[in-house]
Amino acid sequence: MNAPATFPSRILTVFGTRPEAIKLFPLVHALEADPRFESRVCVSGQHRGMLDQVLAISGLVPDYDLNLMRPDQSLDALTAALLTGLGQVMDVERPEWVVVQGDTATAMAGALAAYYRKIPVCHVEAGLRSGNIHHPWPEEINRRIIGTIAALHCAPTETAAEALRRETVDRATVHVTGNTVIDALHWITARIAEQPELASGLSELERKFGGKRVIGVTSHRRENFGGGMEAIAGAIRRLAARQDVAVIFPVHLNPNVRQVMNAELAGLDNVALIEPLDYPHFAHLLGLATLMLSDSGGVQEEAPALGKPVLVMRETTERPEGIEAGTARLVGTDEDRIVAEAERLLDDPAAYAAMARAHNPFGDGKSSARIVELLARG
Ligand SMILES: CC(=O)N[C@@H]1[C@@H](OP(=O)(O)OP(=O)(O)OC[C@H]2O[C@@H](n3ccc(=O)[nH]c3=O)[C@H](O)[C@@H]2O)O[C@H](CO)[C@@H](O)[C@@H]1O
Repeated sequence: MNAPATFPSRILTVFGTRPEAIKLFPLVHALEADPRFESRVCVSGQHRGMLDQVLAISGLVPDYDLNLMRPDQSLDALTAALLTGLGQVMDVERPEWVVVQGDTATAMAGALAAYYRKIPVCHVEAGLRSGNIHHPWPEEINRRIIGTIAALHCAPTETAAEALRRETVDRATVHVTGNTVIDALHWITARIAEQPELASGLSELERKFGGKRVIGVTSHRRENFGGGMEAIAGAIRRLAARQDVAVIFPVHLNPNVRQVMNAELAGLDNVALIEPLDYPHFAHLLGLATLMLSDSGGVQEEAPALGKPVLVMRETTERPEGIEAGTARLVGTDEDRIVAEAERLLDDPAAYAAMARAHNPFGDGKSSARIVELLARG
């Protein structure tokens, strides 16, 4: 590995979207609390509003905010702006490590800019692979690029670590740390217990839907734009025709999602199309829901930890652990299949019970502490 660390060691954590912020705030908290480190945070602002919600609730104040989100920005333009912007920050800060998470353009460009400066990269949530470079697009390639650059791979599970070893990544640099999303979920749950009003904004809907079983929905994957979104909307419409079901759907800001969902579902009695929830409210929704329908990566990790079945509306997943554990099921974006699988869970208590076992293949909530120790080793 690298030369032994001299302390304090400066760590630059780089992120730009809501999922990255959720999965990195516990690590930044741990770095800030540890005298061995000087923590610096740079946000790209790749997603603005939803990122800022997480910064606010977690109390993170970025040292740098590149504010790079532009309407209809191409991936080329975004990546070019990220590379130069993040590179400039690295030239000023000269960190000992750059930390990136997951598979966004921000994470990929952050890793590349660090590599150009010979700064070692720590990759959080390393080793996720769908095996298909077009699904998810462009994330599968982003994570593979980061995987070839990183000097420290923090794999959430043994499955992810094994994927890296198969790619001939130096075994000594691969560590199973668990997924920091579980740290985040524990943190937010404790905050809500102290301050219930942080998550009380759904109470009116809870009253309205009292006695019904709540299906929580999230959907935003690029591969589902178009026909996939229409099928998802059609399935929700059919499920919500049941009187014993209500749907709560925080709708992603992307117009490709909004237009379809508004056109298909607005005004239905049993469907609440609502604005994206902040993290405490989303954690509360996970608690309320009987089941989740989602194409989100994070939800596939969080729901099993809470014993909530997830029907994953995607063709492939890089998170097979929930599926292997039986708490998640890959249902694709065929309308009939989504309806059939959801109804099976609603109508067959044995099928529901088989999926609704709290199981946590993604970690024990101590992932950030493990990553901090790995960074301290240098
Ligand atoms: C291919 C793939 O799987 N890629 C993943 C995907 O991330 P994602 O699918 O996990 O993203 P979201 O669905 O936004 O959810 C993030 C979290 O936000 C919370 N949440 C949700 C709805 C809401 O109203 N309020 C909330 O607070 C909730 O806890 C959830 O876990 O894209 C990222 C960037 O490309 C990738 O880095 C990441 O690997």
